[in-house]
Amino acid sequence: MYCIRKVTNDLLWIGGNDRQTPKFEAAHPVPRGMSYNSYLLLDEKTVLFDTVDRAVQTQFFENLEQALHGRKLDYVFVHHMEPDHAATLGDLMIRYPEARIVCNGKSVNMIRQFHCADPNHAILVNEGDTISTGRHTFTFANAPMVHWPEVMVSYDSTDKILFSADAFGTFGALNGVLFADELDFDRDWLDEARRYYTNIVGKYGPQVAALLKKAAGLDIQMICPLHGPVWRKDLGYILDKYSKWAAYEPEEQGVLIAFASIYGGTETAAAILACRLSELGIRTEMYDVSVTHYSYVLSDCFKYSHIVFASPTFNNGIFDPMEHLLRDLLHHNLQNRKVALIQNGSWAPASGKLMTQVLCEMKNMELLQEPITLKSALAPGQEKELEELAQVLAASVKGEASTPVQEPAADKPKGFVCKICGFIYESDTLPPDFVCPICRRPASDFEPVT
Ligand SMILES: Cc1cc2nc3c(=O)[nH]c(=O)nc-3n(C[C@H](O)[C@H](O)[C@H](O)COP(=O)(O)O)c2cc1C
Repeated sequence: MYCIRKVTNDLLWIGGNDRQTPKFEAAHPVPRGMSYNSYLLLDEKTVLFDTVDRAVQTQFFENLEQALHGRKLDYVFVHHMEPDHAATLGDLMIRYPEARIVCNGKSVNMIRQFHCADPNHAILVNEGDTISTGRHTFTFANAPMVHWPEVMVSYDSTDKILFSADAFGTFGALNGVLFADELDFDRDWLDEARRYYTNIVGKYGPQVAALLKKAAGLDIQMICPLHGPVWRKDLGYILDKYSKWAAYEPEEQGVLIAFASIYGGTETAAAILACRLSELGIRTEMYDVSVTHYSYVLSDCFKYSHIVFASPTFNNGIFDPMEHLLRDLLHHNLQNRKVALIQNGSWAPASGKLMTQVLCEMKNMELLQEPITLKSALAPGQEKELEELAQVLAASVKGEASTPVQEPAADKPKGFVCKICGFIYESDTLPPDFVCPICRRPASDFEPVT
């Protein structure tokens, strides 16, 4: 049986919700499920905006058939070839062979790779190209690395709708709700939207910023993402979140304590520090990184301005769950945070030095003081060190002067950023004949990284 919602008078949501698969892309737990959005426009021509994940294909094909109501499918706009949106494209091409796929050149290659098939009569579109479907006119813009290289978005200049691919998506199934204004997004959905953004797209802040710059030049009244609710009101709210996330700016002035502990010594120190911070009126969150999935901790590392990492030494290294978190933060480009460390070891504590080394590989991570060292457990009198650390953190959170003992961040990256797609060429000079490997724009479209 079909399950459809109306987006506008001639646009339908025909996607599906998966509430059974425990992990999105085999990595991220999705306890509230996942929506795979697909939209169908019933203009003079019919247009399908992306397909769906295999998990919801039965529902999707029933929806599509019902929504078309005997009409021919004219176009399929492929914004993103990742299989959570394009897994059913191969089946679609067999069921609706007359439909013309509209995509960019990179997507055609991926269609061949994923589906071992050449799309019949594909219409290749480039940046700024337009297609009219009758009442509606669509303009295409590339959004490379948001979060795959072939990603593009389309803008319906008639109804002022941005079809934004993965941008503005979120974890979580749509349980009857379609629009963000039908729910309390800030209270119930923001954390999952942040966890989706930071884990899936967080690495590509400059590319997201480039897309936001393009979007700023458009009159957008509605955003239709490929996951999560549609935005038709208060768009500034989600655009503001995105510009903060893309710039690696914290949303909350407060402290996140991420600790790992085998026997409890490090955990006790982390708990005492959290008490002192709370007494000083500092918003504090804490996670045991051995217990809480790293995707949640990573998300909160993007949220908070200050982070304390506390870990035992393990075989002369960092305890594995903490090492995994730190590497994950590095790979997701987390930057611009103020940090403190607690290390523990029963004979040769080394995790402090090793955690510092990982932080040194990240950009603009400011270590507020030398690591606190525990030898197995807090020694009598060491509560004082935690109290002092709480004061240093509190002063920094409140923006009071504090002198960093160390500046571990490497030099800021030198280079040139493509104004069109956000690609960064890391070098002191940019060759005059340089061409962007992502969007093929010339050197004149690059500007120095600031
Ligand atoms: C497998 C294993 C390897 C360890 N390796 C080291 C080490 O290389 N150096 C060290 O000083 N302590 C090492 N330790 C000891 C712990 O780091 C130490 O007991 C620490 O206090 C544990 O903190 P916790 O109470 O928060 O779990 C190791 C412990 C385990 C279980």
